[in-house]
Amino acid sequence: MTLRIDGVSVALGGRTVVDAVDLEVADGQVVGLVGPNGSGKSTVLRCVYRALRPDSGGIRVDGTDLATVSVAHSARIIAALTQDNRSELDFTVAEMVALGRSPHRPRGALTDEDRRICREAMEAMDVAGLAERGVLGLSGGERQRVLVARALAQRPQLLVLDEPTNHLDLRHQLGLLKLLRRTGLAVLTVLHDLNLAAGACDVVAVLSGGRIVATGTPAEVLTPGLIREVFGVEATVVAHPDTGVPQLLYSLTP
Ligand SMILES: Nc1ncnc2c1ncn2[C@@H]1O[C@H](COP(=O)(O)OP(=O)(O)OP(=O)(O)O)[C@@H](O)[C@H]1O
Repeated sequence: MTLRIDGVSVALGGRTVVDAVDLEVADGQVVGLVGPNGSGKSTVLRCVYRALRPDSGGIRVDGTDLATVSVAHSARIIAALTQDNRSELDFTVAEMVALGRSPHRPRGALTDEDRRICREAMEAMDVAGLAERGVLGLSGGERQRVLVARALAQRPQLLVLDEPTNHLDLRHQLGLLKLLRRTGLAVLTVLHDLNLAAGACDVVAVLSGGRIVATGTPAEVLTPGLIREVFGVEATVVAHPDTGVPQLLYSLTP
């Protein structure tokens, strides 16, 4: 699936927080949205997973205006991991992941195929061993992995992820980002760690003050000048010795 965000603007609390954003995610592409706190990243994502309606501009999936697609259909094709994902209900992990199948089985019971898909998603996120645990008793990282498993169990065409590596230890951060590349899905993900973004994303888009200020490959975008201008931080950019991917070094010396 191809996602096109065309001139999307959003005002919240009387202020424009997303300003004429254009962004495209091609089929099989991982696109990282980065930028300082409050730059509008989550707001862009909320428009894509339809928690918010843009004030102007439009969003197209495979050329069709998302606003004209039924909510039931978009729930089948778009899976979202949001930042605001605390559950009040003590589902088991297996039940929580099975919720990912509900857009495909609105009333029916799970089929053997659904159970197989859920098991695969739990194994991919290393939570199969937690299947009978209640989600309220999980650690932050365990819960985050369960929620990614639920999104994978949805078998969407587009994955929209808001800081998916939040709370994850290093092994699980790297595992998740490698998995995203393997899914072959269109992926739009907010990431704060620019080094992870550089390694995991085909394209990085930088938001600053609600506007896209750079879009391109990690090597094109993640330059010392841009990091200084957007984040107010001095960074040295080196090429990873094995992959050539740009990696940022920071000095903590006062
Ligand atoms: N409901 C709201 N009412 C008023 N302002 C809002 C509302 N929701 C978000 N904002 C503001 O919109 C701006 C963009 O918020 P958003 O959550 O999209 O930023 P972000 O780039 O995802 O930030 P972070 O990196 O901190 O998660 C922020 O200044 C935020 O305070």
